[in-house]
Amino acid sequence: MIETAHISKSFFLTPPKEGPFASLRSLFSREQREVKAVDDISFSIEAGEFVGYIGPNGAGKSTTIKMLSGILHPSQGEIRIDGYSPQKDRIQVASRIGVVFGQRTQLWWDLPVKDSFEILQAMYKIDDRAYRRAMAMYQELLDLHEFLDTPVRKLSLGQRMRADLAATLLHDPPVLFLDEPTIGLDVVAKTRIRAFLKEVNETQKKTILLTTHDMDDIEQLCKRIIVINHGKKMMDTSLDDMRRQIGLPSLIQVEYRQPPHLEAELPGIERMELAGNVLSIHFDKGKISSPRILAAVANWGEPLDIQMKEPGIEEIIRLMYRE
Ligand SMILES: Nc1ncnc2c1ncn2[C@@H]1O[C@H](COP(=O)(O)OP(=O)(O)OP(=O)(O)O)[C@@H](O)[C@H]1O
Repeated sequence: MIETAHISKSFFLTPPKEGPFASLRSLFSREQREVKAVDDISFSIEAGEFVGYIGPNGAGKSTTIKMLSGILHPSQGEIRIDGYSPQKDRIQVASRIGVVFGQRTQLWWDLPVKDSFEILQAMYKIDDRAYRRAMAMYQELLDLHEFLDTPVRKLSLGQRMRADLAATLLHDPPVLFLDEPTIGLDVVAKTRIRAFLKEVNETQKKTILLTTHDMDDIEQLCKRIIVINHGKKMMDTSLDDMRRQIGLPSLIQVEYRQPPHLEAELPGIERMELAGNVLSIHFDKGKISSPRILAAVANWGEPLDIQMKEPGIEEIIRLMYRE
């Protein structure tokens, strides 16, 4: 369904000059520095897969998605979506893909959400019956009725994301590219978006490539992950395999009223650190559950505050490559 063969993308930047007339001299400088945003990446994704595309900031995720969706041309390599090139067969690819950039909306800022949908209906030439069917389905799945008449600029971030997802699915594309669709959302809004994405992947068999910095998105949605770093593909594996390699490290931090009386360590806890009244417990979710730890925590003293922290993508990648 999605094929990339040795794709690369370089950007050429003019290094800033120093001294008098620096900006003017930069403007006329022939000196250029190459940034290899994507460096010889190949993968193939089957119809119906839900793949996480992860990596630290600046790894090349957005650049890949922009090439897959035809916004950027690869400097090298070939891309095929259902056999078509996003750069050469723009019309065929546009009908087969939906793209969401979490940081940006594709809707018209000052228009009510419904008007944006109608413009998209005309742009994608969606017939009335198919449009009504899609609207009925997404209104129910995403509760759009709450804000269909509201201008996009007045929506909350969670509402805007629901509207963007519906907009991108109106023409019923089999492939979705989602670049950070949960960024900036609160827990409730994230849960809702995840449930929706799971539903469209399972029931409508949409093929989804998702970039995210949120490990919970990955854990709850993606069976397969592709990890990139510095523009290169580092790993293409199942989530289970990644779990086997690095475990699922988590951290609980407890602030006690008095220094706690720690008893023998529980199996599954990797290490505990006590700094004043604050206890940090590093553990592997696959070996011990958080409720078991919380039960023990309450026996060791009087907790004032408990915080649970999941590792970020950066931490996961560091753990993957530790010696
Ligand atoms: N238009 C551009 N011009 C110059 N350099 C760019 C451009 N777009 C991206 N880059 C550079 O390419 C590299 C990859 O950027 P990209 O946005 O693809 O990373 P990312 O993995 O999506 O990062 P993030 O998680 O921060 O969104 C970075 O070094 C970035 O600065």
